[in-house]
Amino acid sequence: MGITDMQEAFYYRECAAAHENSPLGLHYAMFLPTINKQATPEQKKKWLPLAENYKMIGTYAQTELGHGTFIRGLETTATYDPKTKEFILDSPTLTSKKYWPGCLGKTSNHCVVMAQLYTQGKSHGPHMFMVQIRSMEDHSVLPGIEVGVIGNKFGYGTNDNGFLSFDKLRIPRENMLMRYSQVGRIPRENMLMRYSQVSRIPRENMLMRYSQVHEDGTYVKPQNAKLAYGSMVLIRSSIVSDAARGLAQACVISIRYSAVRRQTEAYPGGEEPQILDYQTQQYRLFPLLASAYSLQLAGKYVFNTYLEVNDQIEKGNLESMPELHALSAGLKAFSTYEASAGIEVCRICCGGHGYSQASGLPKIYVDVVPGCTYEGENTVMMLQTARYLMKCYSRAKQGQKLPGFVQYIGQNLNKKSCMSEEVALGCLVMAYEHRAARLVEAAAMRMQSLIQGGKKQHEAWNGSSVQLFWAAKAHCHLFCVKNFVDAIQAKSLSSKTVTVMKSVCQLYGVHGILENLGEFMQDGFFSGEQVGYLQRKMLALFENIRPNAVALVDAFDYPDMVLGSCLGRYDGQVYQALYDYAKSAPMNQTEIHSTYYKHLKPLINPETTSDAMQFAKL
Ligand SMILES: CCCCCCCCCC/C=C\CCCCCC(=O)SCCNC(=O)CCNC(=O)[C@H](O)C(C)(C)COP(=O)(O)OP(=O)(O)OC[C@H]1O[C@@H](n2cnc3c(N)ncnc32)[C@H](O)[C@@H]1OP(=O)(O)O
Ligand SMILES: Cc1cc2nc3c(=O)[nH]c(=O)nc-3n(C[C@H](O)[C@H](O)[C@H](O)COP(=O)(O)OP(=O)(O)OC[C@H]3O[C@@H](n4cnc5c(N)ncnc54)[C@H](O)[C@@H]3O)c2cc1C
Repeated sequence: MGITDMQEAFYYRECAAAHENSPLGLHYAMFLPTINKQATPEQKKKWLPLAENYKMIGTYAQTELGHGTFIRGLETTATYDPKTKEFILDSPTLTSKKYWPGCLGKTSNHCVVMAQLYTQGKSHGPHMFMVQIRSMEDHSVLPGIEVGVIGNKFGYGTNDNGFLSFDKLRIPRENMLMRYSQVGRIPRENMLMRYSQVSRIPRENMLMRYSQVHEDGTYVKPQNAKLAYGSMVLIRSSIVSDAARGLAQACVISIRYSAVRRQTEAYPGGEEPQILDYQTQQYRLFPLLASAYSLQLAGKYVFNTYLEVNDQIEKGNLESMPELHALSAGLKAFSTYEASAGIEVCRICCGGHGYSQASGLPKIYVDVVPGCTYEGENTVMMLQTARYLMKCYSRAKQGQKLPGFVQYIGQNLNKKSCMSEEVALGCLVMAYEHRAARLVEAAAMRMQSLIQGGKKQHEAWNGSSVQLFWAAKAHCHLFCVKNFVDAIQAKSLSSKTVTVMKSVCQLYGVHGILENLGEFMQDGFFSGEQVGYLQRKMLALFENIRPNAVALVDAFDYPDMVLGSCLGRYDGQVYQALYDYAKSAPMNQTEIHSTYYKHLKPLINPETTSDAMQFAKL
């Protein structure tokens, strides 16, 4: 295709086969990026041409039967043998078998494997290794390897998610993925000096950047062990836009359909209105439309932040790693929760036809919803963000200045909302900042009181984790609202566009408060009167958005081919499309289905069962 930007390439492929989940998905999404980000220049020179030309087809094999979340608990081992200068990969237990990696069962002939590194009798934690699992000549499985598919799943039918285990498989030392550090592009000899405190070994064997294993098995620890988690941060930063895309497409389908569908006479003898004119339909769909816009903006922000921080990491500056991890982990969880729930509401808003594959909605749902699990289970990711917020809170209490998006933490909470009938965007942001700051403080206070009451750190953490989850969720929600408001206020949009988009942004903020009212009212921040302003504003915004609703989904510009929906067609010819879809169903290619003779006929006409038996023998 010649497209170099990996997100663009992903969306180009998505246009060709929307939500089909390609059997090469992991090759593009994780195998290639892992080589690019975690391999040495020599390893890249050796592997990238093969991988980019589909000689090597790979996946990212980390999760095991017994562990997915707890990476440090993974059981696959990679033990260094200094005599042969090889790593011995082994799956010592049933639960150590790799399980779930996409494109693993039948497609890939290589994978990058996360395994516990052992050298000189010591464990050094999870590291990445390049492993060939099938012959590049005839695709046969190589000795010492067991690999296969894990069977049917909730969705992802076109992806051969698989299992994989090793029986003391030997791989060359050069197959441990470690990229040279590029601290300011120091000259090679200095680079060696920077890390090699034991002996100088030929650069091509030098395993640098994050860590290295010398020929004699000496291990040099990395600048930060979490650098090995880099590929996950990349995908988390990308999933936000992917979740936004799924929700936006579901909004296109359900709102276009709601403009075509007419149902129930509005008054005796009156005509049946478009269902989009029902306030309840607007109440369910318009906030999701607003959320789709908000998540698209958030996705752009977090991916650009990933690119910036990753550029710094490449230069050896790891300062912003914790903030990127907290942002990408939290937004990945927040966006996939919102999008999955929203796509399901869009489906339900389409009535019976929403339940048909012809609507395109089930396919979008089963493609987006696993995003709540893969690349870091959502609750675990929210708690990682909460961990960062707790650190920020204690820094704020020590009077330290906080970076970027967490400056609201530790603010004075003895204030009331400025909300008026107008519902200014600034008052909305202030409300979300207050809610998040209050929940962060409440979680910190809870932790503190448990520790003061004698609980150990990990007991206090677990005993506060619900409040920690609430705080992280409120932090992500604030991010999305403020990012949306900043975009509206910064954008040099035409006045008409600003007016329309301001209503969409206001609805996103107002609806979010009304759906989480307890968290906003618990400390009296809002008065009952102010809640009334918000409720009236929400209903007024529905009326305001209604005339532009179809234009707002058209603006996402998804072609019919990508939507794959009889309900969301640009031309609105829904019923003809549904009828044509039904007529084309395989079961309609014969008037009487073959199962009639074997199963129905003996019931309906038992006297002619012999005919059925004859047919059954066919
Ligand atoms: C083509 C690309 C673009 C196109 C768009 C693509 C869209 C996507 C479409 C779908 C694509 C692919 C299909 C699906 C692919 C799915 C693939 C997978 O699922 S791969 C497997 C994913 N697995 C996970 O994510 C595991 C989750 N678990 C973890 O990350 C870790 O176990 C943990 C973070 C939960 C805990 O790690 P641990 O080592 O135990 O750390 P501690 O808790 O002890 O300490 C935390 C400490 O470390 C810092 N930390 C943790 N992780 C990171 C990180 N990644 N980066 C930086 N820092 C990190 C954390 O901040 C803490 O720091 P402290 O200072 O100590 O607080
Ligand atoms: C469609 C799909 C594709 C995938 N593709 C890949 C792939 O290509 N490569 C790969 O390596 N993996 C892949 N995975 C696996 C995926 O990364 C894991 O399923 C995911 O990391 C979650 O781990 P787990 O399944 O062990 O769940 P668990 O960690 O067992 O989670 C189960 C429950 O326990 C809770 N829990 C776990 N730990 C904690 C904690 N510390 N605190 C609070 N609650 C906790 C979770 O919140 C969750 O509710 C894929 C999974 C799916 C569904």
